[in-house]
Amino acid sequence: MEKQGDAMNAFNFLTQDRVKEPGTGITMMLDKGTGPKMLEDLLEISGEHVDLAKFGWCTSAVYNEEIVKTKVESYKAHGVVPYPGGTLFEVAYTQNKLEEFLNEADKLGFEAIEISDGSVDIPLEARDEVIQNVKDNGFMVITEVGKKDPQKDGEYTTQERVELIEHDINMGAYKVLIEAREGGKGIGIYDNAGNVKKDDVQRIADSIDVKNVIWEAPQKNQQVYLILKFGANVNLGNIPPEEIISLETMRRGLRGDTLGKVNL
Ligand SMILES: C=C(OP(=O)(O)O)C(=O)O
Ligand SMILES: O=S([O-])[O-]
Repeated sequence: MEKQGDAMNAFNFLTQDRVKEPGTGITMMLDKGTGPKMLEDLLEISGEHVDLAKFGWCTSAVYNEEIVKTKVESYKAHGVVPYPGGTLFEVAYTQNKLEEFLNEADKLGFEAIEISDGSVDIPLEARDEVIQNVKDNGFMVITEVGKKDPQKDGEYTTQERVELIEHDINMGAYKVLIEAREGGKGIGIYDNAGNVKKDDVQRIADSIDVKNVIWEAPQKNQQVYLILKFGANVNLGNIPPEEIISLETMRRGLRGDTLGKVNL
């Protein structure tokens, strides 16, 4: 899953590569229905900076399966691991069709699955069974902690979030996403305006190894905060496709917000 360097980049005498340890510096892109040609174009310029791509919520279920397959192949050809959104898993779980869902995901070429309970309730025991089942079927497991509804999400204490993150990692999740939705407002570590709740971030960082999480951070101020706090190789998710290059510049200290403030 490690990405190629960029020896042939323009102006490369002015910049430094980002050196990443395995499992760090992850950028997860949120794909809301990018067309296959647009995606090829996008990956040509920014694929080397993307590690994971989430086909957001149930978007992969409302267009032709051949297009899904083509896009999955494009991602994989660029060293990106694509996976269907957690909400689609939740739909399958609620309909009691997990086996069919995994078979279809496999047929389409997906090699990772997100397990979340953003819109439905899944008891811990059932969550564990699902994680085990998905792993046994040969998929990489990415889990998510948080609810889609800000009021429900607000019922979580930071301690409960931390415990669930640790629990999922112990169950064999590759990474745990900290929910922020596409908007990044009023959920998890963000207030209603999208500002970072710094004390909550600190409490999470004090309790777990932050390499185990991917902070969903769709907004620029959120990306900047997390880069300055945790460094260039903080794991970030829900990055809009058109913001991948911009994020890479911020990670490398090549934009005013982080210039001279990150170590590579
Ligand atoms: C985009 C999201 O939803 P889903 O996992 O359903 O794709 C998210 O959780 O941030
Ligand atoms: O549906 S979303 O924005 O997680």
